[in-house]
Amino acid sequence: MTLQRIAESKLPTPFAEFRITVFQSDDGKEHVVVSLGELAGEPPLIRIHSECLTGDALFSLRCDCGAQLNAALQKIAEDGRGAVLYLRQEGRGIGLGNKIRAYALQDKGADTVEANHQLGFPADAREYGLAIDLLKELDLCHIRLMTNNPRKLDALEQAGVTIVERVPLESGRNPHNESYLATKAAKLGHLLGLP
Ligand SMILES: Nc1nc2c(ncn2[C@@H]2O[C@H](COP(=O)(O)OP(=O)(O)OP(=O)(O)O)[C@@H](O)[C@H]2O)c(=O)[nH]1
Ligand SMILES: [Zn+2]
Repeated sequence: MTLQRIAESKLPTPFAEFRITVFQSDDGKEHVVVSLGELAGEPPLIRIHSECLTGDALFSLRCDCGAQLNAALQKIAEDGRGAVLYLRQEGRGIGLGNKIRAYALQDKGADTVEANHQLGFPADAREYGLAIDLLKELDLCHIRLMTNNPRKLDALEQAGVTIVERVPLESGRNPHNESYLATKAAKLGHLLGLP
């Protein structure tokens, strides 16, 4: 996968004035890096976030994505430096339409993993090559990663990225996503301190 840096500007937000950089991958998808301060030097706070239109932009309570994105930007602003790598891997890689199909199956009783399987997809169709390539583009090999996902940690470590610290990102739990989060912990191995 080659990534081309295609555009960059300031991005003022309620948290801080970030920089936004757009990278285009071979398949034409436009991935985003929202960064603050100088990333070189001491390992910076990094969030590798998979697109979730419903959670990130439409306030959906079915997942915790929007709250995690908010918390990540907030933590970076507090730290004074860091970046969110926003990857266009909607629906754990199956796309928006298929994610909504999976939601419909969940409305009929399937859990998030079973719904993906019923549609003929793996539980998680993402691969981390893109994240690894983007980290390389940004010259980031020692990072403090905001995540609860052990597969993400393993994939990056195996690719030679040193995670000097895992920063948990537990926010946005609500009655609508309780069983979704429980399934993530039980079947996908997410490190969540659930009650
Ligand atoms: N297929 C599918 N995708 C979902 C569902 N709910 C959320 N997503 C997608 O899941 C992705 C986020 O994955 P998560 O498992 O929440 O988080 P993660 O990136 O693996 O791990 P963290 O770093 O701990 O947040 C986004 O692309 C969402 O669109 C669902 O029920 N089905
Ligand atoms: Zn989501």
